[in-house]
This record gives sequence, structure tokens and C-alpha cells, in this order.
Amino acid sequence: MNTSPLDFDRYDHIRPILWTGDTLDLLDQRKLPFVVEHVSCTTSDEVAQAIHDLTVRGAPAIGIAAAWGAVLGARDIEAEDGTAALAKLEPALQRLNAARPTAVNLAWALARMRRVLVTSGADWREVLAREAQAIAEEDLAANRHMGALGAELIAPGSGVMTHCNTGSLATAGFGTALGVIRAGMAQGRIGKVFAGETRPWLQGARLTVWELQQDGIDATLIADSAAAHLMKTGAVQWIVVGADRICANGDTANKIGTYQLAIAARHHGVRFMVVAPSSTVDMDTASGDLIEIEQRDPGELFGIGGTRTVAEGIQAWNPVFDVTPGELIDAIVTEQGVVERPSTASMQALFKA
Ligand SMILES: CSC[C@H]1O[C@H](OP(=O)(O)O)[C@H](O)[C@@H]1O
Repeated sequence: MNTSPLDFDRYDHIRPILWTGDTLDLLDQRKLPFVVEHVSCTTSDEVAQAIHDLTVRGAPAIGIAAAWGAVLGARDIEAEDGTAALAKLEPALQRLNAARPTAVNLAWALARMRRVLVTSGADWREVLAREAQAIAEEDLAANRHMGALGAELIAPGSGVMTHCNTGSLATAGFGTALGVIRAGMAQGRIGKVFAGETRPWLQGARLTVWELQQDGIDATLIADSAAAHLMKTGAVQWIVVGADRICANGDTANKIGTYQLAIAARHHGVRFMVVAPSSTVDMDTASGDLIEIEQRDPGELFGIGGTRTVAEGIQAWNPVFDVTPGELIDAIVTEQGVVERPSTASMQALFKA
């Protein structure tokens, strides 16, 4: 097994969020992998729209984008201190917060921006920009640390499957679940990586296998419906996924399809790991049944790659997240530590201490 320190720079080839000092340039993830194009936002409402449209997506990434959106929203505000500035900025923050309901990182980032504003004086504008930068830098550091913590749980020669996209495209870099896979591959712990296509938006097929290909990691793409069959073959020892909101009892909201992966994993003796920074932990929400699950346009189910595949007049139901109960999760890996067999007690031991 390779125990040399990870060369993190080699994973820095993809940056979905670029603050130019004047605009927020977002890699348009709706067009990847074939079109690599940025959308340049100059206002907070343009950032809110980009989050809603999944131009930028991924729980940590939308928190970071919203923080920079707050900086853009403050640009035209005149105020003698941060409290006065917040009073004028609040409507824009509300519109950013309304962009998507499930990932707690969005509200968490905006709450951080409010907190620094109310304690700022005349330099509130610089303080706000520094806080947005800090949120991004802390996320990258957290991902690199979680990579090591999560990889340590994986026995050498393991097969790993992941779902959706949790890489550099969904974060400030390196990724959460994909960071564990990157670290595990580099250490020789992981023999094979499988990625679920993740219908209907295809984050796995369009983003994850493309990200790993940039690293020189050959991931095997599978249809979402092939996952349980793959586990039955014994090729997979861990399912490693990200999260959008982790509740006080360990219940975890993540991309639709995660819950059935956890059920199949438990049935087949495959272990289940959730990897997410503490900005995704919501100790104020007691359990998963209290999480608002985003519903998106049913039309996303009517075609693929711009080609319609469903007859006109068909009904569709398109929740884009589901909730995996804590008892189906073997480990929740955060930068603050690992919660094994998550429960209210084990979560409080780490996050309420
Ligand atoms: C580290 S990303 C976490 C989470 O966000 C993704 O959702 P979306 O692509 O809709 O923003 C997915 O659920 C990932 O697991």
C-alpha cells in the first residue's frame, strides 16, 4: 500500500467556481463533459438563478457560490457598518436561500455571511469577501482531510461504488466521497471504482467518470438499475456517497437513488459510507422526515441528451433527493471525525460536544 503523502495539486484540474474580484465565473455543469464553458455572474440574483438551474451544483459548491453571491449583492449597497448593510442585503440573501431547499450548505453559508456582517464596522465589505474566501478554503481543506479519514476505513483491494457527483465539481476541490476514492486509489486501497449514471440529471455519467478520467482513474459506469446486481457479484465492498443534509440522528438526504443503494448494500453485506463536511450537518433537524425534498421539472425524465424518449402526455414524478436512515449507514466521515453507526447519541458526541 502506498503511504506517501498525496500530491493534491494533481487533482486541481477542475475548478467549478472562480471569483475574479469582479464577477463569479461558474463552470456550466449542464453542458459537461463535452462543452467546457463558464457563466459569468455579476449580481446575486444571477447566482441564485445559476444555483436553481444547476449551472453550479453540489451541496458545498452551492454554499460557496451563494457566499460569493452575497458579496456581489453587497456591491451597490451604501452602509456605514455591517448591520446597516445586512438590512439592505437581506432580500437578496433570501432569494439566494430560496434557490434550492435540500442542501443545508446554502443556508449555512448565508448564515455565516450574516454573522460576520453584524459584527463588522466600516470595513464590512472587505470582511464579507474574506468570509466567502474562507468558506471556500475551509471546504478544500476539509475535503483533503476527509479523503484520508475515509480511505483509512477501506481495506486494500476493495471495490467501491459511488453515486451522483461528489468531486471537484461539487465542492471547492478534491471532493467529498470522490475525495475518499481519490485518496483510496492513490494509496492502493481501492481496486475498482464503479459509478452509477444517476438519472435523470446524469451527474455520474456526465461528471464523475469524466472527473476521474482527468485523474487517470478508470471508473466503470453502470446503470442505476444495475447496482444491486453488481453488489450481488461481490465486486463491491463499499458504497461511498456524499450528502446534502445530515440530521441530528444521522438520517442523510442525498441524490435520489441513494436510499435504495443503502438497502441493497445492507442486504448484500456491503458497507455504506457517507462523506460530507460539517457544513452539511444540520443538528437542528432531528430526523430525515423533516427534510424538504426538492422536486424538479418532471420534464427532466422525458428525454436524455436533449432527445425526447417518452410519449406526450405522460405523467412523471421527479424528487431529486431521498433520505437514507442512519441505521443503514456504517460511517459518516466529516473533517471533524468519523461517526460509526450514526445515531442521535453518536452524532451528538461529535457535533454537540
Ligand atoms: C458533495 S456534493 C453533495 C451532493 O450534492 C448533489 O446534488 P446536486 O447534484 O443535485 O446538487 C448530490 O446529492 C451529492 O451527493
